[in-house]
Amino acid sequence: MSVTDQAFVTLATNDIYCQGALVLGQSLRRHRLTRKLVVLITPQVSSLLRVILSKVFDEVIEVNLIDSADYIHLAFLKRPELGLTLTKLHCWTLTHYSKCVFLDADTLVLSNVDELFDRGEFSAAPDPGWPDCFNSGVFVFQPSLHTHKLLLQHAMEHGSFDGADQGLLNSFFRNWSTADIHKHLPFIYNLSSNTMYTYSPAFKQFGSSAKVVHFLGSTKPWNYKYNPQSGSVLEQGSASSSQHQAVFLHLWWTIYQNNVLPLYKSAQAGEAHASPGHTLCLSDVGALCTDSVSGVGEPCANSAPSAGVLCANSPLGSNQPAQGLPEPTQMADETLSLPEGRRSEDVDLAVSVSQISIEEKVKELSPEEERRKWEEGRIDYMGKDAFARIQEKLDRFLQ
Ligand SMILES: O=c1ccn([C@@H]2O[C@H](COP(=O)(O)OP(=O)(O)O[C@H]3O[C@H](CO)[C@@H](O)[C@H](O)[C@H]3O)[C@@H](O)[C@H]2O)c(=O)[nH]1
Ligand SMILES: [Mn+2]
Repeated sequence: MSVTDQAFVTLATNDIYCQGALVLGQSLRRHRLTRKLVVLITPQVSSLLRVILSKVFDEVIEVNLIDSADYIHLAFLKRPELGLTLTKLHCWTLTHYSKCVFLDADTLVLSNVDELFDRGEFSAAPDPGWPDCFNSGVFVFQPSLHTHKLLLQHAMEHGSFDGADQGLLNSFFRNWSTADIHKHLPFIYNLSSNTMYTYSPAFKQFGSSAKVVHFLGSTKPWNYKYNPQSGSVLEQGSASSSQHQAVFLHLWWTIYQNNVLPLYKSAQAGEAHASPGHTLCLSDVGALCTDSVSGVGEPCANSAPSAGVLCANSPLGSNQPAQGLPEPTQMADETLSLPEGRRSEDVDLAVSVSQISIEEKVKELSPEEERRKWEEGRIDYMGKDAFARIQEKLDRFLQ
């Protein structure tokens, strides 16, 4: 059954966030998608990315604050620093839908979440940092120009206490935490990948029912590097990930590799080459670099791939030769499937994951020792078998 007047909506204001939007869109498509998929973009998004987005999303809608209706334009001029915030609020203008679920571009859907459409405006999950506030990475809303106008007015009059949409939305929907428990989405609909481990017993108890993972914070999945041959996610600079996060990072990259990269291939036939033993990275990519998000194809300083490192090079059509994108067709049939109904109550993700990646197996560790090491963050998921093990475990877990 498909419902054409309801939609999942995301936002990408540049080509980097488009990578996240594409993975999110494909993750939604893997789970019996019954609603429309919409992505809001801004003029900075390159034409190639628009083509690719249109393969995944039913609607790619450009939002240009400058050209918007007078009341938006004025609001924007008065408070230019709220620009990005006002962009997210633009989802309320999608009045050809009766109800929508907004998902940040840094979220990943793990199972069908149609039940979110049973909730009313404004439903969201608690923010892990301040649970009396909601996190604005996943929310149910009802498009309305009237609400949109009120939100903008609110932004003008009160600003945003965090300078962004989450503060603004929390002060606008200020009775969220007390008025109606049905508007509190369970945390499993917005599981913050980097904070979930702060309450590990709860994660062990409930983590396997996670439905939406949110890579909240400054380090996004695309800030890591990825080795498509071994399937390892490599940490970048100061980036470090918890063990649970590592599993979801692998999922993100698996979807990116299997379901997003092939779209580049068909959009830009002939520019992709297999390059064994290399590593994929997005942040090093010239045209995908945050420094050159305007899509002019200008490589950023660190875009020259060093030996042995593969970057998803110049997907925006810069003059740089493509440097070893993996052969997408080789990957296409290796999709990691997340079948519905995979969540068996007695499977403990934490335990499964703790057995996945064992640091230098110099001596046999007892399960408790392994668990402790793992909980202390001493894991080696970069080891050559790590991904194979994770995949195996995930497959078993997801049966
Ligand atoms: O340059 C940018 C930055 C953000 N976004 C979009 O805006 C969303 C929010 O930004 P994000 O980087 O995901 O913020 P978070 O790390 O998730 O931080 C928190 O704080 C943000 C600002 O209040 C809220 O929007 C988030 O929902 C909340 O989780 C992204 O997912 C994208 O959809 C862009 O398109 N381009
Ligand atoms: Mn986010």
